[in-house]
Amino acid sequence: MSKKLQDWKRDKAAGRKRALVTAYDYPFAHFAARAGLDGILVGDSLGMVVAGEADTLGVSLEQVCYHTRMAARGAGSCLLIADLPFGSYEGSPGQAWSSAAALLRAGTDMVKLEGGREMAETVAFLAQRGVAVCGHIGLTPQRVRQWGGFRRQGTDAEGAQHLREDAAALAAAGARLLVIEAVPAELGAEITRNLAIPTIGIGAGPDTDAQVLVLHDVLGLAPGGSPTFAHQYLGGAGLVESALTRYAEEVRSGRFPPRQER
Ligand SMILES: Nc1nc(=O)c2c([nH]1)NC[C@@H]1CN(c3ccc(C(=O)N[C@@H](CCC(=O)O)C(=O)O)cc3)CN21
Ligand SMILES: CC(C)C(=O)C(=O)O
Ligand SMILES: [Mg+2]
Repeated sequence: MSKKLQDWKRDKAAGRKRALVTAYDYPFAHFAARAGLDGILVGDSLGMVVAGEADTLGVSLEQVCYHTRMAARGAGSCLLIADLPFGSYEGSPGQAWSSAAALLRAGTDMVKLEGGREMAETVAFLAQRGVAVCGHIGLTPQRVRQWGGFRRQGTDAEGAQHLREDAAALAAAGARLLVIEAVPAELGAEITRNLAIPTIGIGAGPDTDAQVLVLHDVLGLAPGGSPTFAHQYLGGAGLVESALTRYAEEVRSGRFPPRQER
């Protein structure tokens, strides 16, 4: 991988943090790369923000491969990470290997999987065979039904200690990056400080080495709403709705297409 991940750690120490965003297709991967994002995640959040489902459990490996192929065509030299979806890796290291291979063939640089110490053996299996793995701890949406909702994690002493140990186990197993989702800022900072690999936070405070947000939250295009930690940088829904309203109005009133144009 040309994308030197250890620089992320060193540069954060010098005050420069990395910015990633999710993208699920060619045009948005293209715009993210053009905007100079440091990485693009083909997240299984696509099941929610693209497919309109209530959680990420319905997303298949084939679907993530399809979106990864689309995003890869637009991502240029941007680091591309693809989520291993629910049910594609938890069964055994061998299952994770064949699913990771499918995502790598689809064009990703790196695969991401959810879980802590219980996934360390699988992370080591992949890493030893040359697959770059990103871990994901804290609020892991594939376990939403176990928790009965998208709940912040690491909010008590026991939960926080569990997450510290999970982070250490994943790094020791050979994970190259770690997503920390929806935990207290102090815990995000502490795990980042104590870990040799770069961390990517989402709802984990300002002190992780990098940040990631879901594209549709950034652009204001999430019809189902966004988590409170997300910031909207574009009023996308209003812009799209008003453009489409104007187009339909011009067709109905006869202003589009004009007579003289083809
Ligand atoms: N549009 C969107 N943005 C995301 O960031 C996102 C998704 N969808 N889908 C998959 C997961 C689910 N995510 C979530 C969803 C909610 C919270 C959350 O903190 N919700 C409430 C608090 C709920 C609670 O603590 O009980 C909040 O305050 O926003 C966090 C991550 C992050 N991911
Ligand atoms: C929210 C990020 C980390 C993710 O896993 C996704 O978009 O699926
Ligand atoms: Mg995900």
